[in-house]
Amino acid sequence: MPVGKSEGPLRSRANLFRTHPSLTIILSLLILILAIFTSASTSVIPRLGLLFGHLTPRHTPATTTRHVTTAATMTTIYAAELEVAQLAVQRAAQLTKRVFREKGTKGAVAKDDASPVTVGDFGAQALIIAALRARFPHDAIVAEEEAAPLRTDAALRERIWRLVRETRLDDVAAEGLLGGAVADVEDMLALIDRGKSEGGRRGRVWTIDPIDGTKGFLRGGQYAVALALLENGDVKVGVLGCPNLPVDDAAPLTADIGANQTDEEGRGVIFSAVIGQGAWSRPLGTGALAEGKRISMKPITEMSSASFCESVEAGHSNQSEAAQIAQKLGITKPSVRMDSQAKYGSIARGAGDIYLRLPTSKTYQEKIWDHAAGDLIVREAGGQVTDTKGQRLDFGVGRTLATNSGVVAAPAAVHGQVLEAVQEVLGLK
Ligand SMILES: Nc1ncnc2c1ncn2[C@@H]1O[C@H](COP(=O)(O)O)[C@@H](O)[C@H]1OP(=O)(O)O
Ligand SMILES: [Mg+2]
Repeated sequence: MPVGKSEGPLRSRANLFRTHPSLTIILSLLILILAIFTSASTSVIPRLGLLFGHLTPRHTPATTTRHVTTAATMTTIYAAELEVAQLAVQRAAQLTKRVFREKGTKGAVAKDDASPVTVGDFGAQALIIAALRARFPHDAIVAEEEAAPLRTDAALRERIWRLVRETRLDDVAAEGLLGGAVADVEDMLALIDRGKSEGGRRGRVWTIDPIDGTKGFLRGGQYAVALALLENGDVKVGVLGCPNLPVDDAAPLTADIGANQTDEEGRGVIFSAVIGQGAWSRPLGTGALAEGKRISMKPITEMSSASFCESVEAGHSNQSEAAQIAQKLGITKPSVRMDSQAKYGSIARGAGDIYLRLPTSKTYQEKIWDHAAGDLIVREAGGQVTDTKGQRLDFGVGRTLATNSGVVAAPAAVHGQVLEAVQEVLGLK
C-alpha cells in the first residue's frame, strides 16, 4: 500500500489536535474515565463505601472478591455487611486471643451486675465499632459494654488502648476495608460508648457481644466474638468468631470441648449467615478471609444417638430439667457443656444436634447480643429456633428478648418433638 495513502488521514488528524488542544484534553479525560471504570470492579467501588457508608456497600457487586469468598460472591445482598462483619470479628478475635493466652485474671473487672468483663471485652468492642463507624456510619449499635469504668481507671484504660492500638489484620487491604486504626484513647472510649442504642423494630441495628461467654473465656473454655445486623427487628446477617472450636466441621463434639482450651494452632472458626442465603464456616485467620464452606445441621434419624448442648454455668440454664428432657426424648449421651454461642455454631454445622437453654430465673431477660448471630446461623443451616413457649426469638423489642423465655434450637424436622418434651418437663402444657 502506498505510504502516502495511509499517512494522509493520520497527518490531518494530528493537525486537528494541534489546532484544537482542548480535543486532546477531552480525549485524555475520556481515556482516564474508561480506565477507572474498568478497574472499578476490583478496587474503586469498595472504597466508595468508606465515603458513603451502607448506601454503597449494600449495592456493591462482587467487587470484593479477594476477601469475600463463595457465600458473598454469589449474591450482592448484604455482601458488604457480611464481609465487614467477618473481618471485624476476625480482627477483634486477634485481640481476644492475645488476652486469652495471658495466664491468670486476663484483666478481669467486676461489673455492677457482678458478671465479669475483661480487657478483651472492651478492646474487642472498640475495634468492632470502629469498623462499623467507618463503613456504616448511620447504623445504630447495641453492644454489651460501656466505657464508664475506663474513664475512672487510667491503668486499665492504658492497657486496653495498647491492645487496641497494636491489633490489626495482617492484610493491608482487609484492614483498609475496616477503615484502619482507632485515632487515640479518647476515640476508643467514644467508640465503646456508641453501643448504647436501645435497639427496637425500626431501621438497621448492629448488635455486638465482644466476648460472649466471658466466664468461659476466664476459665479457659469456649467463647465467641458475636456480631449481627438487625433490620426492622429481624436478623439479616450473623457472624460468630469461635477461637477455640476446631476448624473441621466434621469434628465430633468431645466431652471436654468446653474446657482446657489453650488457643492452640488448628483451632478457630468463623460461622456466618445471611438471611435466605445459607450458613457458612471458615477458618479464623489473621488477615484476609479464608475460603468458606456451606454448613448444615445433621438430620436426626435416631433420637437416642442425638447430642444436646447446654451452658457450663448452671446459673444460665437449668441443667437438671435439661437432663429430664433428654431422658424423655430417649437421648442416651450426656450433655455437651460449653459457654457462649459456640453452641449455636456447633449444632449448625452438625457437630451437635440440639441446644437447650432453660430459664433459671423468672426475672432474667436474655440479651439480644447473646442470641442474634446464633439464631440466624442455626436457622440458615436448616434449624428452627424458638423459646420454650414455641415462639420465635423477637429481636425487635429492645436490648433484651423481653418477650421470650429460654431457647430451644434443633433441626427443623424434630424441633416440634423436642419442644413438646421441653414443655412437658417445664409444665407448660
Ligand atoms: N440467669 C441467667 N440466665 C441466662 N443467661 C444468663 C444469666 N445470667 C447471665 N447470663 C448470660 O449468659 C451468657 C453466657 O451464656 P452461656 O452460659 O451460654 O455461656 C452471658 O452473656 C451472660 O450474660 P452476662 O454477660 O450479662 O453475664
Ligand atoms: Mg454474652
